[in-house]
Parts: sequence; C-alpha cells; structure tokens
Amino acid sequence: MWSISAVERSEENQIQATIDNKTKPQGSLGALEVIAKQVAMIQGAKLPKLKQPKFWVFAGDHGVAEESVSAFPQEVTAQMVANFCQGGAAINVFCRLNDISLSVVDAGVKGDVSGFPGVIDCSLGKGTNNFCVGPAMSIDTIELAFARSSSLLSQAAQSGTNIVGFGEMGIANTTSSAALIALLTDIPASYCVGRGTGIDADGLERKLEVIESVRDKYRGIDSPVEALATVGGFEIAMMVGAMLSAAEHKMVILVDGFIASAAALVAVKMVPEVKEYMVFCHASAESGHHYLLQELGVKPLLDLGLRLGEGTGAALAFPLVQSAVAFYNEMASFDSAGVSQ
Ligand SMILES: O=C(O)c1ccc[n+]([C@@H]2O[C@H](COP(=O)([O-])O)[C@@H](O)[C@H]2O)c1
Ligand SMILES: Cc1cc2nc[nH]c2cc1C
Repeated sequence: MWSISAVERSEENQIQATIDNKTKPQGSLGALEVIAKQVAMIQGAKLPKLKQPKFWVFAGDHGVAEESVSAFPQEVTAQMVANFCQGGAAINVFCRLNDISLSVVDAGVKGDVSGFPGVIDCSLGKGTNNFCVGPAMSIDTIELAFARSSSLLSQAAQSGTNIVGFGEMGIANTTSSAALIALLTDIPASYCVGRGTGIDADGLERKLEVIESVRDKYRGIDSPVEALATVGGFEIAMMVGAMLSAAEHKMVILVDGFIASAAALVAVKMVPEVKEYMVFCHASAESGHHYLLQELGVKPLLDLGLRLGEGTGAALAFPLVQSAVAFYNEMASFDSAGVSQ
C-alpha cells in the first residue's frame, strides 16, 4: 500500500565529503552534521532547502481513561483543542516563533469541537473503546485514519511543504502508547509506563496493571496494524498514516516525544524505510521514551526534560535542522577560504 523508497545512497560519499571539507575539524558540528547529511540524502539536492514547514496537532480521546490512568479529566482534550484554535497553547507559541504553519485536527475527540475556528474534522469517533474491555477500534477505522492523514499530507506536498511535524493531544494517550510499545517490543511492561501528565504512585500502579493485562491478553499479536487497532488511539493512528505519507512525499519528519515515537514505532514496523526520513527531536521525560528510542536505535537531538507533547519538542528542534541545512549550504570549504588542513 505504501510506496516509500529508501533514501538515495549514490551521493552519500559526495555529501560526506562536502561536510568534511567545510572549514571546521571533521565531525566538530556533531549532531548537526548527521542531520545535514540526512536532509541532503532525503532531498538528493546539491543545495537542500527546507520549504513551508508545517505541523499538525491531532487530538483524540481514549476509552482507557475510564481506568483512572491520567492525572487529568478527559474533557481536557476538547478544552485544549479550543486553546490550540485560539493560539494559546505552547505549540502555538513555538510554531509562531519559528514560522511554522500549524493546523489542528479532530481525530476523534469525545466532546464537540466542531465549532472551534480552523479545526479540521477528521473525526474517527467520539473517543476509542476502552481496550481493557475490547479492541480500541476496528481495522476499517485504521484504514480511514490512513486515508484521511494521507489526504492532509498530499495537500501539504502540493503547496510545497517538505518538512513536517506531528503533535498530539489526548488524555490517557501515554497508556495507549505504553500498550503499543509493550505489544510490539520486548521492553518490560514496567519500563513502558511512566507518569504521563503527572499521575501519583497509585495511578502508576493501575497503569502498570493495565499494560500487563493487555500484554497477557494480546500476546499473540505481532502485526503493527492489529496492535494499533487493539490498543492505539485515533490521533496515534492519524500520526502513523501521516508519517508514512510524509515519507512517500520525501519529506523530513520531525518526531516529537513519547506518543509520537510510539506512532513512529508502528510506522517503522510497517515500513522500515520510513525511519530514514525521521529526525528524533528530543528525549521526553516520560520514562519509557528512553527505552523506546534505544529500541529504535536512534539518538534524539535535544534532552530538555519536556513531557508535554503537542509537537513542542519537534518545534523547538526545527531551528537546529535549519542550522544544519544552512551550514551545509553556506559554510566555506577549506579550499574556497584558503584555510590549511
Ligand atoms: O510527548 C510526550 O513525551 C508526553 C509525555 C507525557 C504526556 N504527554 C501529553 O499528556 C497527555 C497524556 O498524558 P496522560 O497522563 O493523560 O496519559 C497527552 O495529551 C500528551 O500530549 C506527552
Ligand atoms: C493542560 C494540558 C495540556 C496538554 N498538552 C498536551 N497534553 C496536555 C495535557 C494537559 C493536561
């Protein structure tokens, strides 16, 4: 279904040579060198360019919130959608600061958000089913999520966007993400759970019980799409589709924190090549993120102790990706500047 090509390797040595010939000791721009090489390989261009950066915040509610696994009530999801639409959330601030266009998507919020200005209606339902009782959603719903997210990405590609980020908002979605990680990896359940929005010790214990029970119940599942339908969320499914579609369009994908990385895990399990398009922007303070990043074999750009989601870590990392492309395009070489090596 997805036609994602591996990035072009034929120019790899030339790109590395360009980086190494800049007026600096080899490797001295550290992670920026890795990003510059990745962007140059994704774009296959002599002078890579980041065009029309665009983020989406996908919002959705979770039936598993019934298990008292979040520090906040479920209505906060819809209330935060109102806040995103009014421009008052952290992600609005960081996107404005960095000239990133931001859209808000109703992926399946329980409350009515249809009247909020600018909200894009992709609703897949009024919150998922509680996956402690039965599957969160059907495979048909996943297909719909993929179709709707692909349509958003195709529109953005048509208007010239080649770098994207995906944020999320959904009370209890750290439990859904932990369940996905528990089903799709060998990471122990106790490493997958964390405090999310700041749940207390009793809540953390309940979260662990939820994850252990779904792992026992659904042990046989090894298909990423089936895992997504069983314990995922509407906003997570939209993010998986958006990531795969972005890679089809050869876009740079800025991956945010714990929930976005759980979506990335599902996408990578579906089509491994998608990882080549991903920049892992930050290490979340959510404890399971560290193990997930290790499992994916990636090193995040920033470690700021963030645990907000919304795409905030990705928006904060965007200027670093811009800096990587700028040094690649604009720095003098040893030859051009007459510097000895
Ligand atoms: O992205 C992260 O690393 C992250 C870590 C912890 C919490 N969050 C946000 O907090 C919400 C989920 O937390 P919880 O406790 O309700 O599962 C959801 O709206 C996420 O955007 C996000
Ligand atoms: C206030 C609030 C803002 C958020 N943004 C993303 N997740 C969130 C969770 C809460 C509770």
